[in-house]
Amino acid sequence: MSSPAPKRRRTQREPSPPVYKLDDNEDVELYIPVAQRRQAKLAKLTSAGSSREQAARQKQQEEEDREDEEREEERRRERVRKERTLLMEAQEVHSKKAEEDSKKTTQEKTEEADAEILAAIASRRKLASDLELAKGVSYTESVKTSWRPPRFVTDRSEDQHRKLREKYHIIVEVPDILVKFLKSKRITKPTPIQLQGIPTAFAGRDMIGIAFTGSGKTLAFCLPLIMFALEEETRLPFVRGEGPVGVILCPSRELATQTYENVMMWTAALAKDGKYPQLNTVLCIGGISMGEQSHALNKGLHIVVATPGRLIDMLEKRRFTFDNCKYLCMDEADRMIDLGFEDDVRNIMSFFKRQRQTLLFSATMPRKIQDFAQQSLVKPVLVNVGRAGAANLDVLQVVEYVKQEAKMVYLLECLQKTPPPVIIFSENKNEVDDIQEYLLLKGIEAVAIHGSKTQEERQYAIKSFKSGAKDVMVASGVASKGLDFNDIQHVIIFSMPKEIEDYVHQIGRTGRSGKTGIATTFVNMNTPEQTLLDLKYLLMEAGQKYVIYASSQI
Ligand SMILES: Nc1ncnc2c1ncn2[C@@H]1O[C@H](COP(=O)(O)OP(=O)(O)OP(=O)(O)O)[C@@H](O)[C@H]1O
Repeated sequence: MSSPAPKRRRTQREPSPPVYKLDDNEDVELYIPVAQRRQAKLAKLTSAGSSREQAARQKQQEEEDREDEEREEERRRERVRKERTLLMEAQEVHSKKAEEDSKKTTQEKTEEADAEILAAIASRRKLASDLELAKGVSYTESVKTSWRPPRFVTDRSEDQHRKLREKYHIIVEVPDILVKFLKSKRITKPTPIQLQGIPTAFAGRDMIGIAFTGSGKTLAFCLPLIMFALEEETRLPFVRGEGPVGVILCPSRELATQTYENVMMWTAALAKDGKYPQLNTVLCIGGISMGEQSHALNKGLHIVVATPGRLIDMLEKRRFTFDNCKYLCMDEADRMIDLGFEDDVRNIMSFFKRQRQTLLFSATMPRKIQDFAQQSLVKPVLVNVGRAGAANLDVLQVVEYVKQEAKMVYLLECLQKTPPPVIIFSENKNEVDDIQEYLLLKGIEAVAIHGSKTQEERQYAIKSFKSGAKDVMVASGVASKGLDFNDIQHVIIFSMPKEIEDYVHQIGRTGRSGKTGIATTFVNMNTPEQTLLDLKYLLMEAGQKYVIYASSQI
């Protein structure tokens, strides 16, 4: 038997690439598929294209460089040309100036040099740190130090100081616009209340200022407020809705108007030559339309002069706020309380959002107001010129006994004592009207003012009397408190007020700012005994030879 053939196993291999050979000596070109050949051609074409582009770019770059070089060369030549021209011009100017200078005096040359320096300084920013400039910080006050001049310096008279300055050729200049203005109003040196009161107010202290009528209290409390406002405005100008810095409260519309006019006059004087900013003051009194004040209310506000009622109204309507108000001054402070304004004043105080400086000024200061001051002021400084409530010594006080029914007739005789202007006071509104009517009938130019007159009538009376158009003003005490009329010769008190303080205020319309005047007071059986005793005491204290005349007609 035969053995079976071994099984073949099929080994599976990878197919090798086909090689076609005709014979062994012949090189055969390898076959490359169409797709591969196309790709190779494309790559060849691309590389040929990019080398052409590169060559073009290089050429362009070379051209640009050449152009740049040409331009630069041209500019350089131009610069050289210009420099030559400028040099020639400068040489020309210089030689011309040298020629002119040779004709000028030394004085002219110095002046010119100074002007050049000043112009250079003016064109520069002020010397301050960048932070200060960026923040707009501007200091207006000198730095305070504890240095005080020694006695041998303070003891020198003004004349000695002047001579010393002359000897050493020292020139001292103080900014004195306001001082100059006050001088033009014949205010050359401070009155006692100003001398002591102004520094006290400047020091930020609460204060009770008492000084006789006509002694310049208005300036004493207005000046510090004006300066505080000026300081704040200079530091950072006020915009609409900001302010006021301070408020001055007055018991009557007339007194508020007069104080407002004074503040306006002083602030205008400061702003006149543009050295100081214009301050904005508002008058808030009843009887006038606030539309008149809207121009002032539409700007940042510095000072408010007001009567209590209208002020509260404005604060409640938020026409302005006391959020930043720091200064509250009450003129005729005791009268404010007497007139029943105490609650109003408390109400006004409640509108302040921060500690305020409070000042009370008056010619008289009864016990009542002193108690009030204790409650509302912080460690107040009491500046009292003369005894509180004392009469002005520049007023000659005459008291005459005149029967009630003879008063009107005697008034005509009494008016002959002095030339006009004369003020007649009566406590009774009807009596004021009667007196005015009587005087008009007798051909005397008289105006009348009392609380029942309209605002226009009151303003007309004050204006025509102040201007000198009318010789006599008949007034109720309340309406004319604190009013400052020029050169009143004679005050006639037709009916004696019950309160002696009112009497002091009334006779105080004359004998103002150092001038003398006469006050004649009619008394009779109707005058209360206590009032007569107070009057007697006042006259004795004033050192007056008081005589109660019995009028010839009686
Ligand atoms: N230093 C001064 N020198 C001269 N006159 C002055 C001086 N200060 C103020 N006056 C003037 O004195 C007059 C009276 O001033 P002011 O009205 O302030 O007095 P007052 O003390 O408020 O009086 P009253 O108690 O009657 O209200 C004003 O006409 C004012 O211009």
